[in-house]
Amino acid sequence: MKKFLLGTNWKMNKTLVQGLAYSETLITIIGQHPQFEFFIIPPYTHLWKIKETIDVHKSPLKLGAQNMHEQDFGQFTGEISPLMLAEIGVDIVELGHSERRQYFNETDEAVNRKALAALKHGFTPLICIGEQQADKDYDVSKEMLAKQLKIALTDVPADAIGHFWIAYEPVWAIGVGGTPAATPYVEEIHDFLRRVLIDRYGPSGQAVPLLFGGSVNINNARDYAQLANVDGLFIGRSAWEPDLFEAIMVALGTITK
Ligand SMILES: O=C(CO)COP(=O)(O)O
Repeated sequence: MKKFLLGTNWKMNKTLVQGLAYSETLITIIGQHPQFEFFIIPPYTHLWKIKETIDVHKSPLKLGAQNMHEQDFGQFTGEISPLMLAEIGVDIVELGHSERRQYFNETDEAVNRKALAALKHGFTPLICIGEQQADKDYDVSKEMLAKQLKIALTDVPADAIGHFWIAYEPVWAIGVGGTPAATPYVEEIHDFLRRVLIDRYGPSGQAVPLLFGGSVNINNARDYAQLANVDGLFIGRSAWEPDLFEAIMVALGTITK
């Protein structure tokens, strides 16, 4: 049986010292929760040292980067290439987070190029999609999400299934000031995304891990996690302290699908 995915995006938070302390503690905690597959996505500057820590402890904790350029090298000041991330031994590359779309003009087409590059280099792209509040108000959430998902997966072949993850994160639910999504809404959207994946890939679309994120906390985590088409949770603020993250693990208990 596939393990339920549980991970956190640190965004632009934690110094290296804080990040290493967090990682050491989390590695100890997750040893008591083998029913989950865990991942953390720290800032680039922390990846090398945290990878060393994971390796020293022989921990199953997976490590991700928050972004990646699609070229192996070149005249792209300030960017990080797949070769550089591969050298560190990163497992996951997060792509298309709404903050990257909002503040750094990341487009669906760029997410697609990066996803293809990530797969080529053996990473698991964690492709983030999400509708804006205005899309929801106009009742075009599904259209927007289908567009984001289909463009991101252009030319991604069926044999890549299992090697890429999708995170649905409604923009209006993310971060400080975000409103947690109602569970039936999450269910409706995840069921819809599953249908889009099955239309695209046939029955094997069922095997694409679909994560949910946006104001996940100790009060709503279990409700979301029990939904048939939620295969994991992608958490920000509520997982940035190991004890709070552990409380969510305890609240989740065992998730059987
Ligand atoms: O953006 C997120 C994960 O990528 C979610 O952030 P919050 O859980 O802080 O809303």
